[in-house]
Amino acid sequence: MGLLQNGQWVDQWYDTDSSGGEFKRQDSRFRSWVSADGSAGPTGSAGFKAEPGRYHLYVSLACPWAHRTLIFRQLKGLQDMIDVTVVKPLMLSNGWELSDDQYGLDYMYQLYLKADPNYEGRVTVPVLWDKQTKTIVSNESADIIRMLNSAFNGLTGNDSDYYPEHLQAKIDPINERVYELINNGVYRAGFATSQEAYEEAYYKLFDALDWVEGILSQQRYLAGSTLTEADWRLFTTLIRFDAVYHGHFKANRQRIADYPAISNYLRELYQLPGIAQTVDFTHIKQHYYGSHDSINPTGIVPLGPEQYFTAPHNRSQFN
Ligand SMILES: N[C@@H](CCC(=O)N[C@@H](CS)C(=O)NCC(=O)O)C(=O)O
Repeated sequence: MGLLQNGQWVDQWYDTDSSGGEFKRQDSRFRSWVSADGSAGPTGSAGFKAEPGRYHLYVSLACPWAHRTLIFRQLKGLQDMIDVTVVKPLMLSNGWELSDDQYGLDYMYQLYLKADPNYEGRVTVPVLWDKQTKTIVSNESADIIRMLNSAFNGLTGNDSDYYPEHLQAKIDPINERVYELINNGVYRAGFATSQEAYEEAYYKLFDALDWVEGILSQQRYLAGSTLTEADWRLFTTLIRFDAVYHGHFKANRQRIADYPAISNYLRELYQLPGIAQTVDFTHIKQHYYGSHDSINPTGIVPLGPEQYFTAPHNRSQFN
């Protein structure tokens, strides 16, 4: 794992020394938007109009942030409009590796340099790539799912809305809390390099999961009776939890399977049309257990746990 500095790839693990052993995630740098008419979004530059076949997603099936974008591509019926390259499961000294049909690239960092030869920083997935101007529109999953939620509606006729205006004031604070304490919280536990930083992340993570369990014991989804982006953003962390975060990231007060409401909710989401095919436990387990040398030096990938996401759930009690 590494980053780009002065146009060169440098192999380097996260710097946690300067933050007392705490893992800090870098902000995404490409922040433009695809919109229905090509006008600018809330950030970045304009000119990215929703058009069939123009955009390409680079994802890792292991990565929870990239997983969000694959889910929205399914939910919004964009499979024929946006094609996908899946990177290899392991992220080692050259960062993400791929077999790229478009430009014959071997490494993800080459795509970043193609977009911006002066790009400095981490090379992350997902990436939404514009084949027309040969640049990265966005490498921020939270923005990409919002684009997919609405920008292509005129082309697909699919106007299902996972960020409806009347629920935004509810969704935003939930997202913030879930991001900080759960989505990124598992990484803060797993990538901590001091006992103190780990313990702080651990306690906050399980407090937040207890809070989620409380909500989901009263209502079907995080924002009420409507399934929204807040649920999908949580889903990609929950589905990985028992297989990797519980063991590999030491988030082991309890499993998701031990939370009655959350585990039923997780099964409901998993069983919705198109979702199960976005979940790949081979990539997920290989990536985490095989890429983080300092956490799991042998690289041995555990065989368990046995999981039953297709078992019945009880969530219809709420509607
Ligand atoms: N804020 C970004 C985060 C993406 C991210 O951190 N992806 C990880 C994989 S799960 C990555 O590519 N990491 C490479 C690195 O940090 O060098 C988003 O949500 O899109």
